[in-house]
Amino acid sequence: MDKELSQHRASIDAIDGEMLKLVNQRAEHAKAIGVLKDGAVYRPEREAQVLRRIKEENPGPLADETVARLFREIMSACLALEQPLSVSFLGPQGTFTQAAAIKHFGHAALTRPCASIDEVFREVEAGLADYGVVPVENSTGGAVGTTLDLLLQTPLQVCGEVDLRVHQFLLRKAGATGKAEKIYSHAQSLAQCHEWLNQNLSGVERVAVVSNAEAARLAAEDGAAVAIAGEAAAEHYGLEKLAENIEDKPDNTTRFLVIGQHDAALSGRDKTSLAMSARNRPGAVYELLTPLARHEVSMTKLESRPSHSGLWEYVFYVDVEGHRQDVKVAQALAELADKAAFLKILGSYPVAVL
Ligand SMILES: C=C(O[C@@H]1C=C(C(=O)O)C=C[C@H]1O)C(=O)O
Repeated sequence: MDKELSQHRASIDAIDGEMLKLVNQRAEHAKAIGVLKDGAVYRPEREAQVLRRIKEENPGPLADETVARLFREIMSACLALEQPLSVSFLGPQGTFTQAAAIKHFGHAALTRPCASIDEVFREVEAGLADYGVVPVENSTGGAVGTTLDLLLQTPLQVCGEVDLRVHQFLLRKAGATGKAEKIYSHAQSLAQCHEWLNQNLSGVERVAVVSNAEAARLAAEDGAAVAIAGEAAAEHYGLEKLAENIEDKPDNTTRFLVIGQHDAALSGRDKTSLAMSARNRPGAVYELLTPLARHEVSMTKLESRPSHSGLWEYVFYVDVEGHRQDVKVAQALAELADKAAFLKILGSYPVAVL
């Protein structure tokens, strides 16, 4: 038994030695590529292809998701050798948006907390950060209006998407007792836990604040309050978990967008995000959708928002399968540009791999 154990450990040591050499060889190649490249060092389409291949070729026993996460971190470290990426996110520290930024870019990225979604856009527009990560929709709470509005105005492009399973926790300052007087959280999180709160904390005042992490910070200061936030915020502020996974829908997912100076090149499995509005005449909305149908381009999302330019006029946010350089998508977009009163291509990017 002891002998067998030490044999396995010897094998692990030998394998680790090999892996150490190989991972550094990989880093040398990434560094060399960095010198050869003109333009951005970060290539989302290439990263998506690497991760997809790892998942496809994974022989196990490790799960596909597990090996993809490991390679995500290896790539993140390799890229940091070329140049560490700075990524602005909707802060403060401990938000789901930060978790999404790290999921997408890995731990070697330098994450910069911003006080608002507007500030994330401004930091990236001003070149203070290379990329930004902002929430765009939640499976329970719906669209994030601020992000959709800002996408219309910004010169930035969408170059990636991140899906994150969101688990909510009821948190309180350690050792605090007595009836809670207030529940702090972001409006979206209050909406996601609405039923649970009605059943378990009905009558307690719900106070919407700028972020879940801010809610956690407030609860850390005030023992008479509780907060709804994620695990990262709980750990950051050292709060006690009174209840776990209190979201009403167990598959509660938030989708985030990555914004940067450019969108992504073709990866083979891509999406394109569009914003458009119809001319003000009968059948105009139908007309907007026919070019997509005619060129067999599938829609994965359709969202409408009142435009700020006129009463009862709407902007439609549409996600389609494929890259704007794919023939079918390019043809549909050319037709759309003719028909729509307004069309903005927000960006093409790889379908989320992780
Ligand atoms: C090495 C490259 O640069 C970066 C690092 C990558 C990697 O480590 O595999 C992949 C894409 C880029 O974000 C490259 O473009 O191939």
